[in-house]
Amino acid sequence: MIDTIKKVVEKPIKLAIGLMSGTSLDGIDACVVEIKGSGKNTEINFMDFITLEYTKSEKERILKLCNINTSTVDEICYMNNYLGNKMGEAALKVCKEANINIKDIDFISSHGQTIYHMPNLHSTLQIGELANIASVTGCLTVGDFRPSDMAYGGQGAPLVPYIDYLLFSSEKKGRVLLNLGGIGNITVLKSGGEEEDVYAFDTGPANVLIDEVARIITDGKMTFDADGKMASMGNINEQWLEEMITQDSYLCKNPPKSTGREYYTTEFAKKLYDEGKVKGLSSFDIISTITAFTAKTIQNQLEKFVLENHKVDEIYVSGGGAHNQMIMKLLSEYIDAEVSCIDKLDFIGDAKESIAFAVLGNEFLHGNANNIPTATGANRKVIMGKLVLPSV
Ligand SMILES: Nc1ncnc2c1ncn2[C@@H]1O[C@H](COP(=O)(O)OP(=O)(O)OP(=O)(O)O)[C@@H](O)[C@H]1O
Ligand SMILES: CC(=O)N[C@H]1[C@@H]2OC[C@@H](O2)[C@@H](O)[C@@H]1O[C@H](C)C(=O)O
Repeated sequence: MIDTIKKVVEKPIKLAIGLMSGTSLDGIDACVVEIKGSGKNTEINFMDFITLEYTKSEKERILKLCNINTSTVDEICYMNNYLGNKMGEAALKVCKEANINIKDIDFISSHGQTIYHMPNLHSTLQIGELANIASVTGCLTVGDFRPSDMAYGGQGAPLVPYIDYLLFSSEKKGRVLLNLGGIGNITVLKSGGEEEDVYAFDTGPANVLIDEVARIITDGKMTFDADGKMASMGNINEQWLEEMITQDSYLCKNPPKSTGREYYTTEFAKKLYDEGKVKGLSSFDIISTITAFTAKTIQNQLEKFVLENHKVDEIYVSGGGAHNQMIMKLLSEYIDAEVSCIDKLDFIGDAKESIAFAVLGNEFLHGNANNIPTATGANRKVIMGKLVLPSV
């Protein structure tokens, strides 16, 4: 066993697949990257990226698992293996796309699908069995990172800040990396800062509420507001927007903090939609105001918890929300810093989280502690991850 791992770790350049399936439940993101070195010497050569979309019925099944009223233990048990197989397929698909033989892959690193997250109780569940990924692909497979941080008192999230620190620190600029997936999260990197200076937390909803309202408005025909077009056809109701901010209890919590579908539920979105209707707003005004809510939460959280102690020169946005023109426009309006897509740094925004998990897996294999206690609240640095060896 030690030999198998040693052989991989000793390679100067490793070929890795990163797998990520996030809170927006759009599908399984898979990237292939070459990774040179480890720790602060990590270098990435991006090769390819695909999303293996969830079917409508898969999405519905996973959504049910995320809700305590509809989840059942047999479904959790079954879907753990089912999704493991599908994640294995995503790995095969990205290899095919990149013209790479799966046998040449040194390791796969998978985040899994979060179905429940209880940060204050230090409990979280990501499904997508690593053993199934290993059996479908025949690859050494790493994953299930969050529990190790939680075992040391952490929130198990956010984890990408460690990778942000490794890959995006700047000597000259104070940077914020903002990811807009289902949930929004920021990493604050001080110019010329050390790992101890990294500050990060989830800001609140990114697309999770917008997606739900897009579904309601279009009777399920659209699962998201493509490019923010519907939102741009309405007007923001400023008074309601202010009410949304003051009524959201997550926004008042002090970091370290993380959130998810347990708080920003389908019911949360439906309630907002109904409230908008009672106020006499059109569907476009409602989605416009809810889109503004996402941008406003980020402004609110920066002002409340970041700007007093950190100089922010630049904000780099990644994740699906970077394609929402209305969010991007409002962020530039609301925040006094240069807001750009992370693509400006020659990085593929949609692939960022899957790349991050490939790098977290590389750190695990090297035996490097890969959490950031200032981000997760853990009481120490921890080597996060678990391993399944291929039976070949
Ligand atoms: N062209 C687009 N226009 C507007 N929104 C988009 C577009 N493409 C993707 N999105 C949004 O991005 C979401 C997916 O983003 P992403 O894949 O980054 O999230 P995730 O990784 O599932 O979530 P998280 O990072 O919270 O775990 C979709 O649900 C959709 O709302
Ligand atoms: C428990 C969980 O899956 N959290 C996700 C989610 O999606 C965004 C935000 O909430 C972040 O906390 C985290 O994911 C990213 C990848 C992270 O750990 O950095």
